[in-house]
Amino acid sequence: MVASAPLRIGVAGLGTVGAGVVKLLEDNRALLTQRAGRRIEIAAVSARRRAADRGVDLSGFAWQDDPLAIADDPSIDVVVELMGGEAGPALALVERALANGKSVVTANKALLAHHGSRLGQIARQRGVGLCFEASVAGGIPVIKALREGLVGNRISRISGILNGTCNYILSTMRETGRAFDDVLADAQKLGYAEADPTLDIDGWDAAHKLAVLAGIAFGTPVDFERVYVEGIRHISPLDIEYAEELGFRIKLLGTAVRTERGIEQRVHPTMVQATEAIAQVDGVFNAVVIEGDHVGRVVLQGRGAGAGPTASAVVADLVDLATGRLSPAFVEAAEGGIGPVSMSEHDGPSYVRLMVRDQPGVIADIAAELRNERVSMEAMIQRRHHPGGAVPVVLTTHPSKEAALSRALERIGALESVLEPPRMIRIEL
Ligand SMILES: NC(=O)C1=CN([C@@H]2O[C@H](COP(=O)(O)OP(=O)(O)OC[C@H]3O[C@@H](n4cnc5c(N)ncnc54)[C@H](O)[C@@H]3O)[C@@H](O)[C@H]2O)C=CC1
Ligand SMILES: N[C@@H](CC=O)C(=O)O
Ligand code: NA
Repeated sequence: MVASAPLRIGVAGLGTVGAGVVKLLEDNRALLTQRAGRRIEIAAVSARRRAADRGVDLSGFAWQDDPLAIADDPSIDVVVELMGGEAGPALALVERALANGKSVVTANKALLAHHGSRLGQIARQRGVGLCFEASVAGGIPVIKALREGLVGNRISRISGILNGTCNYILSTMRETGRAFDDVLADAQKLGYAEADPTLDIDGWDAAHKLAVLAGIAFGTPVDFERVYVEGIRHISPLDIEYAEELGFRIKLLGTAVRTERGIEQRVHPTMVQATEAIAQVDGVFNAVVIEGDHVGRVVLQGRGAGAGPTASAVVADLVDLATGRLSPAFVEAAEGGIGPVSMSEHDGPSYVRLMVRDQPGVIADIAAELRNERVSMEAMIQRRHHPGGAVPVVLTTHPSKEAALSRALERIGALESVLEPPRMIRIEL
């Protein structure tokens, strides 16, 4: 029997994920050769700094200062892009690799959210792979699940915890009472956060992932601009405490849902019932809930960030390429009439926290503004004699139109007795 030629790969980016991929390929070399039917061989690597201790031995690989040299090397079959960035060198590298007829594996959801549909089209035209299992929910094989395991279904909803850093921050704050910035610093040390962590905490990273998922689930163009995005920067220990008292947990959820009006795509902090399975998903873990017309509900859970889990997904794509399994990247097969819908049309219950002056008539004024917009209150908690004069008033609403609640909150915020801008967190029942 003639042994198959190795799959020669070039790895651009040797940070948390890049070093994790080198390590995994080394640790499980024999197993992977068996499973892929041939060796997966690192031919060249590239990063900003050559001299850095990454905990892996790079001495056997050619070094390239310029990552584009990897895309131009005719002996390399697959370019693995692990540098990050929504455009710039990462985009140039992927475009060059595809143009040169090489398959690409990337973990870069920012790049895919902005350029995924176009890059997917180039890959299809060139007959090569554009693989990105690592880009969404780290080690959870969610791209494969949607494309392969659930391909027979019309998907009605996909929702989940898509950012490990935010989930780590929210659950650690709840469990330990530690401050936001302190816990974020931990997440950075653990290699969970993006190079620019505002992408995590302001919800952009989850939005990038949601745009990718929605493109696959609904067969629509990847449309990051239409994702409504709100992050966790404003979640205070007080909100975490009230959530607990009301029987909820706060999670940053990304949700893409087919409504009568079209596809709603939104990322925002969400109160979920504490008894729901997703409420128990803590730390760096992600969870994705997919609803299909024949399968019903499928829940996938696992580590969403970090070297090992992300490398696991990158290597899964490499094994697919080594064995010739080539899933087309984004196949736009919209079923018609499912354009995006605006967040102002969202309809659901909410939690609202107000800081008010403790004086007669405040609650009546608040209730009047809600009534004027036909927003109906479900419950209210008011603490008395709060030190410092500002008293928190917390209420939950019955399902109401986003636009109506926003108008009411704007007027409530302008009341003389309301001392801070109202905080609103949507509830998912
Ligand atoms: N850290 C994680 O848990 C996960 C990260 N990702 C994605 O994987 C990619 C890499 O992330 P990390 O490894 O965390 O980043 P990192 O910041 O730890 O590493 C980035 C690497 O790319 C290199 N690099 C950056 N710009 C370059 C350039 N212009 N030329 C040459 N080399 C360059 C850096 O020198 C470094 O070696 C990003 O797209 C990120 O969004 C995806 C899933 C999980
Ligand atoms: N920064 C991201 C890394 C994985 O995609 C996260 O925290 O989830
Ligand atoms: Na994944």
